[in-house]
Amino acid sequence: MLYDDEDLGGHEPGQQQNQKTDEDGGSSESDNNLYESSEPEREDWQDEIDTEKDWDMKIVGVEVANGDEIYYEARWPGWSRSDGTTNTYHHKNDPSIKGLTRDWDNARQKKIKNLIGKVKKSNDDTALGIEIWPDNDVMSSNTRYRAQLFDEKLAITEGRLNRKRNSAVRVEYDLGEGLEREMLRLLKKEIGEEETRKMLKEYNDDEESDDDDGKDTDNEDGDNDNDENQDDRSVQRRTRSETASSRTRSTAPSTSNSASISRAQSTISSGPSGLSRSQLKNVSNARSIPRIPQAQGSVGQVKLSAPGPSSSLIPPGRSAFSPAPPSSFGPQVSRKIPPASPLHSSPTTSSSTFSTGLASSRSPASTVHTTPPPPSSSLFLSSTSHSASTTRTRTSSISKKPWATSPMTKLPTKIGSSAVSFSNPSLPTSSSSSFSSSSSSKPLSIMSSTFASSLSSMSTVSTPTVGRSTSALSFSGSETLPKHTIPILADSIPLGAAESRPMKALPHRKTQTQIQTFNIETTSTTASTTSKPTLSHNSRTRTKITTTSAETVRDGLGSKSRASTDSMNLDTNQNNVVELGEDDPRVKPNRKGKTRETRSRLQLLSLAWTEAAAQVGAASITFVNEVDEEDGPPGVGLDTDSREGEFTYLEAKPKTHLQELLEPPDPGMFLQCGCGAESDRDVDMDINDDIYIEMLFGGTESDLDTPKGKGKAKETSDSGHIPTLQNVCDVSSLCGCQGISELVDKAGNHIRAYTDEGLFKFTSRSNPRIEVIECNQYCKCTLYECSNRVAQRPRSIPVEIFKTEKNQGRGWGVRCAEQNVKRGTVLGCYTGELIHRQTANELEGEYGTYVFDLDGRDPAEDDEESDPNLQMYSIDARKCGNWTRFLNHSCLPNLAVYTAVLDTIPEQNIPRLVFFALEDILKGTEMTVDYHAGNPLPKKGKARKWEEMRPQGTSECFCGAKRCRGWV
Ligand SMILES: C[S@@+](CC[C@H](N)C(=O)[O-])C[C@H]1O[C@@H](n2cnc3c(N)ncnc32)[C@H](O)[C@@H]1O
Repeated sequence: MLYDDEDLGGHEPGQQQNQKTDEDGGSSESDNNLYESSEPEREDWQDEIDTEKDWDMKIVGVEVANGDEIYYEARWPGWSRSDGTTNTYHHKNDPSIKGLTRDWDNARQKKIKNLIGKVKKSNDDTALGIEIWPDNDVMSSNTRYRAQLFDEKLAITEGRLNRKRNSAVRVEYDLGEGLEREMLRLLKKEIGEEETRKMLKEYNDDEESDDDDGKDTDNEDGDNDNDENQDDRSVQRRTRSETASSRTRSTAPSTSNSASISRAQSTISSGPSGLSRSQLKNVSNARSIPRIPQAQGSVGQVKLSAPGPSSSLIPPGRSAFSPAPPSSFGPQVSRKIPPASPLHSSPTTSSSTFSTGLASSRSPASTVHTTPPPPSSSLFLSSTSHSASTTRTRTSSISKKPWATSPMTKLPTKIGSSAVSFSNPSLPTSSSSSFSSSSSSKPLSIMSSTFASSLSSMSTVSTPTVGRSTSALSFSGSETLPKHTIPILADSIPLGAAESRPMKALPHRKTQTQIQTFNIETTSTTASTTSKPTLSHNSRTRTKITTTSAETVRDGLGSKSRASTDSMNLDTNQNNVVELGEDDPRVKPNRKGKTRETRSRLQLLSLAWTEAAAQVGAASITFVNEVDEEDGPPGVGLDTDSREGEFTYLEAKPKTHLQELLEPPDPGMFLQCGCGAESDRDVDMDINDDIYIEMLFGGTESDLDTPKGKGKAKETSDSGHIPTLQNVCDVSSLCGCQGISELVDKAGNHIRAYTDEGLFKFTSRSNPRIEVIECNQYCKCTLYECSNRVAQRPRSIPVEIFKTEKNQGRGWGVRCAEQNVKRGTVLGCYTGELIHRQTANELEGEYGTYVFDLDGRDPAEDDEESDPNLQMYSIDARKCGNWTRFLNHSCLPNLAVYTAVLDTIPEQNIPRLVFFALEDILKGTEMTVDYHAGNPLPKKGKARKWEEMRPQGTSECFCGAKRCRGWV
């Protein structure tokens, strides 16, 4: 790069340098070939260009690659690559540039001589940035070249910044100026205002003189291309500026930031040392270290590192900084074809420029795009943090707290009680979640193994007090739990889809986002007087877990959210065994005093099932035994899915033995209503096309009151709604799905199965089993906006599975412990294994009580139109099922079932069995169903004694009904 006078005498500089190295250092040429250059990529675009056209071309620069390979850089005005670059690189022996380099070489030599003359006159070999480097220092020469290039470019960019030549440059540096301001602020803080002001002045003076030098040099050369070059620079800058801003948006470091930070760094380093930039260059050169000025003393703690030429981040031979346009004093020529074949992109190996004080960079723009400069650490961190926050919020909708990134950050805590926010980011997709708590007296952790791996950071603050301690903790992100937490629930029940999910795995175009927040309040009480963790036998922790579930379901055009909150108390002793508190109203004193295991299993079941329910957006499920020691229903495990024969929670995961039925029918076979669709009406409007279309395109209220066409319904009798694009499912005669429903009023008009509140309308005990055709995933309507989708929504009523009174012998039952249930409330679907009706019929006695027949359509009973080959099925909940399999029989039930076609086609005859409230049910009342509802007792006239009427073999069921038919 830098040569004395003799070096310029007609030799190629690169060759000369090598010769000198050989002589001085005694090393052979091959020894110096430290870099093996790879073959540059060849550009293949000649087919796309006009080979007949005269293309302007001029040599604008030269580079040395591999120490001795000379490449000329040519510019082709009027031609550019798709990335905006216009320059090509040609080996000096490339015939396509033969004869074109002479003028450029002459001009370059003249310029260099001028500069050297200046240096000699000023007797300061650093005045123009020209430094004589030892030739035999092969290893660090690249570092120096890059450092020099960096300084040269820095000077140019600083000059531009000061001159504010055009708005594009301003845009590019806006962010940099912000950083610069910040740097100044820090400087003032570190060294005081006065010192900072002095430093700035010195720096600006220095810079001005550099600028002036640059101008002089241009003028000396009489380079009348200067203005044109400046324009080109602006264009190029603007391009890069755009690139930079897009990177900023995507949180990648931007080129412009780096440039500005560099400048600020220079400012810092020159000030305290009292040296000018030129002097600093000397100092750093003398140390043979990269010449990026190093911040010193206390100022160094500012930690905004200059991007500098880092060999690990900048590819050999290229600066990470944007290439300044070439200094143009080369000849302008015309050539027939732009870069003649073979064309090379820029050399990829180490290179240097024959530049002087007014440096030119030869890196094509593509280099800039692919090699962003190293960012300022602070800027990068903040970008990353922002990105993480965005991601976390998006995936889990858990607001990111600033402290969540640091496991050591302390949280505010109150003595006596502490609020703990527990976010579970894995809920939407993972199979389980966890609860964890830690206090000064004893750590507690209940978690599932799958979630443990996704817990990110945990902040724990303990405030030890005598006899009472509080703890606060928070989770977010995705790291592992700290060692001191002890998992006591290794696995949880596997879960997946929604509570009322289809029995068949059908393709969904719905997307569901579930958000769940656990608020845990932990109060620790210990008899110990030390605040350290203790093994005190009297210590107890009570944790109140409030589970808030929220679900957003997007389906077609809309989305709907619902939320539910449940809470439970969880007590643990010092061994982390979960216990119900003695004062828990749900626990009655145990006669034998052995309560620990009983209670802990019940609690674990509660946690696991509630967690499972929450996963699908359903309300809590609690297991309670207030009557004896049984630790929960038999066969109910925590990881029941993996243990054959054990009871599996199926609200989320329907099982079937009939694998072939899992094949989903073709989507085209589904009824699909277009209700709510604003466009894209490619759906089958079925019998209501004419009315529907009229509605969509200018229909009026009176059109509805006096319906035309085949719908024939006066729908106001059904809902009173004026259909809109959003709620048109309210009008069953207009909804393509309900058009085939058998639900009609006395006048024969189609009517909806549900009220606007989502209550099932047909609650008369004398009603036969009703089939409802709900809208499905192929409809345009959405889950929560559609009034014809109720059974497919997650359960909103919390349920309690409790041990019934011993003398009644009904085992475990279900009650609504937390709230009253309104008549018509839809509670959930019966789940289990799908079996053929024939198989079900073979089950005898008690086994049969766990099997519900899917009485969608019975070919034996149906009219001539029904398919005689129609299969009949039943749901067997002996081995698996959901909470509904605990529903006991009563001859006077408060629940009943209807069938709903949700996710199958009616012809499959696999509807869902849906439980609803026949009457208002008071909180705490057991919910029951009539096992024989579909099979009324034969009427034998007026029996004198009910016992005579009851079918043989049936047992009295303690239902209290006068005419109890028994549960089996
Ligand atoms: C579907 S399960 C109900 C849940 C069952 N109680 C349990 O603990 O698993 C049906 C079984 O519950 C019992 N059961 C249901 N209703 C009953 C009633 N009214 N009287 C006595 N036992 C009943 C019978 O043992 C029957 O086989």
